[in-house]
Amino acid sequence: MTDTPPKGAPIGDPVDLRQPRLDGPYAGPVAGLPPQTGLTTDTAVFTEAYAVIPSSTMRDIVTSYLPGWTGMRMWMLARPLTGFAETFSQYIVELAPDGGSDAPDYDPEIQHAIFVTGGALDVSIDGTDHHLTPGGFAYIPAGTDWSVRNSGDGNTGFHWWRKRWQPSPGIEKPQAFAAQEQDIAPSPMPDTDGAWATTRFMDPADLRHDMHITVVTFKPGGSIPFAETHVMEHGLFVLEGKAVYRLNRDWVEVGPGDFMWLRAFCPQACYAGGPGPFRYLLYKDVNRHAGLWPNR
Ligand SMILES: NC(=O)N[C@H](N)C(=O)O
Repeated sequence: MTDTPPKGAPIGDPVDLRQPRLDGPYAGPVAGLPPQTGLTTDTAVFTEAYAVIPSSTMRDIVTSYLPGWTGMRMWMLARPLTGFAETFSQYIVELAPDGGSDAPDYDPEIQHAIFVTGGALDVSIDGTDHHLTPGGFAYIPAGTDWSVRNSGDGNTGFHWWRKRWQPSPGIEKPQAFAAQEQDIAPSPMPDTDGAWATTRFMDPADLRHDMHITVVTFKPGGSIPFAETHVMEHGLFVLEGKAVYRLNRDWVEVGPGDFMWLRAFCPQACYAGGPGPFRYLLYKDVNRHAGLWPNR
């Protein structure tokens, strides 16, 4: 006779991660259900060129867990789908106090980046410890030993990007680093009078990097004034503020906690609505020849 758990008994990790949402500019879905403003989209969209996953749809029912982690749940927002065209994965991870992993991934060809949206996270990379708070960023090169642990009293939320690092002759692997967004001066876009600025975690002149993670900030009324169209993909997560975003042929209203996945060539533009700044995390693949998966 097999033992079946009694009805209603917890199965697996008994930690209840459902907590009230975080406040402040990094507030998002990670620590609970997002605010319902009624102003931004509450409809998920999936097309040949893009997907929109609104914060209102990131609920308990669509979470996953990963082997090798404790006190953890995650929303898998993006991952390579077709096996040759897409470059990256992006997850929102939520950790209970003391939750984390000593072996977050198993694939030595994958590089990683982390951005903390709430709580406190200790990241150890090849024996060097970094303490990250909201706005904290860490880059973890492929083939590195690393671990993460929630070092706060409440839940911690962070974004996790994974991408196969693409070697190139004469180019070494990038080195690990950690930074806080608040310590980096944003670079204004030329001719925008400061209405559009980018905070860069990677140095654009450093060709060891084949992916860039940035925080893009628009003042109210700021815009991307033409339909940018390029082969590079994007993962785009709204940290703060409201905007209408052009995705291929459509205009979509977006707000805090909403995620947009843009395939290669998806035309894109936006208008920031105010009253505060519109800010988003942006992933982009850069600096390499095109090639077939796994990025040869
Ligand atoms: N949607 C964006 O913010 N795109 C950027 N301007 C970029 O591709 O760099």
